Amino acid sequence: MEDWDDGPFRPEAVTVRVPAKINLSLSVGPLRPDGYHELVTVFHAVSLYDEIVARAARGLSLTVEPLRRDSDVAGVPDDEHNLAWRAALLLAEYARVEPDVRLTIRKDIPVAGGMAGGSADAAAALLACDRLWGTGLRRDELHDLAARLGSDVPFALHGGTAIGSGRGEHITPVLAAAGLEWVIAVYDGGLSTPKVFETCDTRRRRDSREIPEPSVHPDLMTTLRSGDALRVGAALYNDLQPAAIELLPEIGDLLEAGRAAGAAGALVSGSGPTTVFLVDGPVSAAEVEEQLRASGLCRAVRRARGPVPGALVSNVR
Ligand SMILES: C[C@](O)(CO)[C@H](O)COP(=O)(O)OP(=O)(O)OC[C@H]1O[C@@H](n2ccc(N)nc2=O)[C@H](O)[C@@H]1O
Ligand SMILES: Nc1ncnc2c1ncn2[C@@H]1O[C@H](COP(=O)(O)OP(=O)(O)OP(=O)(O)O)[C@@H](O)[C@H]1O
Repeated sequence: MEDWDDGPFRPEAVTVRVPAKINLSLSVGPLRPDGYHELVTVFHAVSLYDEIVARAARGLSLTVEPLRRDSDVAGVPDDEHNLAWRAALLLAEYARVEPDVRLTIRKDIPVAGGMAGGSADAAAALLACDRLWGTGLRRDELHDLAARLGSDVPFALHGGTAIGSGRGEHITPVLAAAGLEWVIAVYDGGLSTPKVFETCDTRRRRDSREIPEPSVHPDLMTTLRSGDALRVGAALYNDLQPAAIELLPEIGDLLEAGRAAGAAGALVSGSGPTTVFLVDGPVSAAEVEEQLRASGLCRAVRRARGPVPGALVSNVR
């Protein structure tokens, strides 16, 4: 009889699909000595995706391309500054394997938009390389590596709706979060996350405001289970929103346009400048979408739903 067992199956290519996130609430506490802010956030993964393909190769290389015709990849590095490149290196070092992989990132998540696109790619690269190299890390090991790459990376692995605490890297799932429909206004340009946190601190100093311990408003947790868009919409909040609007006043105008069009909730996503609008069914979605396009203030308007799962292997060959 012929022996077909020539060792473990080593794939040629692994594809991972990974979603963007929005923050249904973002409560920012004081600046810590390590330069990060203590925060409590409710992360929510939405159906806007990047895709990463990891192919067997000699050495490490990376290319970035748009996933759709209207996806923008301007400013995304294709070298060691890319978070996905750093993720591959970190995994190789941890698992003591050679970092042999050709990474292709197909982007649709807005760049520097406050939707954690770079973090999503890092999470996807960890998962794809783990499968390609057969390193077989446990979930908790992947989570620890993710946290070393950035505050938003563990959530990109996790997905769904979850509370993030610490600097965002400690994840606690929120059970029974109902489905929500979103219209997303993609701004033409990005905002630097450190700059937005810094502006938030400056504003607080200027107002001599006491900085409370970060927390999740109990209303949000209750309304999330109800799935009632109007109630969830009223409970959305983001401590970074005033800072993002100070840096880019047009996003305040976009929020107004969406509210006037009947959105149940309107919010800057994370550090912005992407703005997200909670809608209550297809009629409301169409109206909000039309008004946002008509405002001429955004580069693209997209629809998405949440929660969706985190990074997942979608193809192996
Ligand atoms: C705004 C959010 O997207 C909300 O989820 C995150 O807090 C940002 O997460 P991220 O982009 O993964 O951030 P990191 O790459 O970890 O940090 C980038 C920079 O953002 C600032 N930063 C980030 C997270 C945090 N809790 N406090 C901070 O002050 C710091 O200046 C840090 O140097
Ligand atoms: N894979 C990547 N995709 C996008 N940007 C990347 C990537 N790797 C590194 N970067 C750099 O990081 C910067 C921020 O990009 P990113 O799209 O992650 O921002 P963001 O969505 O605002 O992040 P967050 O919501 O986590 O604060 C970019 O301007 C780019 O220079």
